[in-house]
Amino acid sequence: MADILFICPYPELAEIGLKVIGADEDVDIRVTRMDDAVEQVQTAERQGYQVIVSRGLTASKIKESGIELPVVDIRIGGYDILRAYKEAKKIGSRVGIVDVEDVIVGLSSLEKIIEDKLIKYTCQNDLDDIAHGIGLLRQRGADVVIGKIAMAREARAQGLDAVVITSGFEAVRTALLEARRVNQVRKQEKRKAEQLKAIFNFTYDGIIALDREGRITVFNRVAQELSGWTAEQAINRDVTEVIPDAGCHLLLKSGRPELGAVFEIGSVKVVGNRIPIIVDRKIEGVVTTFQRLDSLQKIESKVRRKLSDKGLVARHRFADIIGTSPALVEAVGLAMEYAAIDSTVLIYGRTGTGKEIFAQAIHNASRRHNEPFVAINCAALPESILESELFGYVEGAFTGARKGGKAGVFEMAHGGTLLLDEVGEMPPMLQSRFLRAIEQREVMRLGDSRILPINVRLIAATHRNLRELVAAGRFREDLYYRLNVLSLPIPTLSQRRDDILAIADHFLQEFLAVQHKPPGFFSPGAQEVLIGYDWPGNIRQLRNAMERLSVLTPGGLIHTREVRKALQIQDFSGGASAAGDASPDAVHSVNTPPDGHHTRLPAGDGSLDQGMNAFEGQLIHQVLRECRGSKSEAARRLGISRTTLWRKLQQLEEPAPIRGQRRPGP
Ligand SMILES: Nc1ncnc2c1ncn2[C@@H]1O[C@H](COP(=O)(O)OP(=O)(O)OP(=O)(O)O)[C@@H](O)[C@H]1O
Repeated sequence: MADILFICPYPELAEIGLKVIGADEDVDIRVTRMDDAVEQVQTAERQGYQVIVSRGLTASKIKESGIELPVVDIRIGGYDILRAYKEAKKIGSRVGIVDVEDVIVGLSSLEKIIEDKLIKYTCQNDLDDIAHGIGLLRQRGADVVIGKIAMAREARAQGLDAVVITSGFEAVRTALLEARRVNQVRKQEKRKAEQLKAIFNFTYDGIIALDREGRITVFNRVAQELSGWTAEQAINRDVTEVIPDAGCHLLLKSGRPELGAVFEIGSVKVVGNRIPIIVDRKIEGVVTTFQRLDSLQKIESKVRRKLSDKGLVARHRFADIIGTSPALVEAVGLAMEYAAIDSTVLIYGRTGTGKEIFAQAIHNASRRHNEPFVAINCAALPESILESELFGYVEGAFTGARKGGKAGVFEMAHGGTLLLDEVGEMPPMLQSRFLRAIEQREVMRLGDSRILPINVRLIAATHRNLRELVAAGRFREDLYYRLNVLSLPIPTLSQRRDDILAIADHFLQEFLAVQHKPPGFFSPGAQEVLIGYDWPGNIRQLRNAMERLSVLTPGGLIHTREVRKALQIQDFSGGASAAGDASPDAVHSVNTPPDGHHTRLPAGDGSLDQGMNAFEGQLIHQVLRECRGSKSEAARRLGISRTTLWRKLQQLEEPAPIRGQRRPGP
């Protein structure tokens, strides 16, 4: 099928056309003119023609009819006019010509060649003006007129002789060559447009492009789905009318690209990039690409779920928290209420009281339970490492940075919960950056310029009195208020002694079972030891003690001396505990020396070292108890720093090496 339709207003033109076309099959010829020609061309588009070629007033009429196809005009050349002039001179003496501006302007060089002055009139492309022009030529003495078909007809109608300027072989050939070139360019453009259309409409990104006036030129499928506007409605409209929040029109002034901008389309939150189109240093438009924030987050959370499989999950639930004491029940009740809301929680309590187990239980009971739970201990890492753990880094951010970079805990916890343990130990420099991240809900990896939106529920935990740290200028007040939205105090074990036996029993049976030993039962004396002990290391210490006990005992009935051994409480009387449970008071004699001033000598392997250690532990616990657990007060009375006291308490919690000691006889 031919791509070019050649509309010939007179039959002779068709004959020249046939000669020019020869054997080529890409041009169809029809002889028709003016309104008939327009009618035919209107169906030509549907018939698959790509370019129209015509001439004179007929070509003008076709162009004005509003068809989409390009129309190539056969231009009137100098030879065409010369030919008509020679004919006219055979008929008359004064030659006049009526035509459009560019033909008339082009006549001056011809007049020099023919050494004759033509009587000229520049007309509009309409019949009335042509008639008016012919009238003028007549008045000015023309007796023969040369012109296109419409002009010649009018001249004859007004009683003048006339010669039609016909198009010659060259003019037709040039026009058909031009038509073929236009056809080729159009096809290329169509191919490109189809390619772009496919990209625009099958990408998961939304795409909106603007021209330099801020009018929409591209509005793809995703943009249509999110906004509710069809492309037909949106295209050519001012973008602020269609998407008031998109902000892309602002780039027409600023010219600055914006990456990772969050805005709304319809009522949907999206994250996108806005890029100005700059041609020859001028802003010619803007392209905005975007994705739904929630679907981006879903993809990210899928990736993160894989990380969860690697351990970023909360194991514990409220059901795992053992205890029925009023203090614990109150704490659990409060935590359950907090689980139902999404605000930041500040958990405070002594070491080992169960702050992390509470944080995990809150996460698992919250709407984020299917998302990651990530915990980081702010006291365990030096400042520089803590910073990169919190925010992550990109490859090459610093010497030793891992290849491919690393996600920070904020990123890893995205969608879920982030527990910041020992938050009071966070260095001041990091506190500011951390505060910014949680206020703006976005982070930037070290060495990166990309902003990552984050959606994380924060739980902070501390054994410190943060208010004191604020007063001492070591913790930012604004961060303190930001974290202390919902506060959750966790009681120490000594504040809920009613729970000690239940928790001890739970852990003991668990450890015995692992060692394939029969269950154990505490004798009344052993129970008293457990209940009477101070537990400065709280449940963690109790758990460790039960682990030690599970090694010491074969199971079955557990006596006072085994419990005391597990607790590393030495019986300084040397023999009292050997009497087993006969003397439960032995416990009290350790924790509260009856005479208040004399201290028994520690037993053991007799070495000075072990004796000193045991004595030190005993003294520390006693002073701590007298100071009601206040470490600052105890450290002051013991004449050591808080840090030293802290370290010694940690050492006391660690399981003692179990030596091949002989069991005391019955
Ligand atoms: N009520 C409880 N019931 C059962 N186990 C508990 C309970 N509270 C704490 N635990 C267990 O005690 C151990 C210490 O608890 P956890 O780590 O939560 O304490 P913590 O207060 O976060 O300690 P730290 O301040 O030293 O980080 C864990 O093994 C935890 O599972």
